[in-house]
Amino acid sequence: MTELNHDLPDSESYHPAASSLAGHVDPAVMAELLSIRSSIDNIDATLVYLLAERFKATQKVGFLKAAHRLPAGDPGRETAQIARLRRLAEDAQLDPAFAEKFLNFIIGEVIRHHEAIAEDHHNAAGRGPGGDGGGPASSAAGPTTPLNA
Ligand SMILES: C=C(O[C@@H]1C=C(C(=O)O)C=C[C@H]1O)C(=O)O
Repeated sequence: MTELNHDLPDSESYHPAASSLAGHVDPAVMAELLSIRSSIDNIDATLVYLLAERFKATQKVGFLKAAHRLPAGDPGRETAQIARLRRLAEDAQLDPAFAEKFLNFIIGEVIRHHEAIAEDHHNAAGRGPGGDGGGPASSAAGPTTPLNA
């Protein structure tokens, strides 16, 4: 039998009207605030799903890179992405410096994931039957990466 922890908040115990302002603000102002916050809640939920999809895609890239011993980061790609996002941000009246910081934050996390995937992959390859042992035989097919890291 699984015990539920009723102390932890989850999506079912979310209170959209939770606020430190409750009781301190004119009810009409509070109603308007809550109405705008319901849009913010929808946007935040969308961001979570979008980020989850992005990390699913970058995880696939991580497996591909690990399998072919490619480096985790790709600075050339990142430079192009940042320039593009800065332009998009300007068009959307979003601060381009914020867009760049946000993308760099996400990419930093992705690179950490890729390094962890590569480490797992290479450790697994060095163990058991079929593992390449990481030795010279593994490069018999020739270099597959600029770094062969
Ligand atoms: C996802 C990749 O790996 C890294 C992460 C990137 C990203 O999160 O967009 C972009 C380039 C790489 O530094 C990739 O190479 O495409």
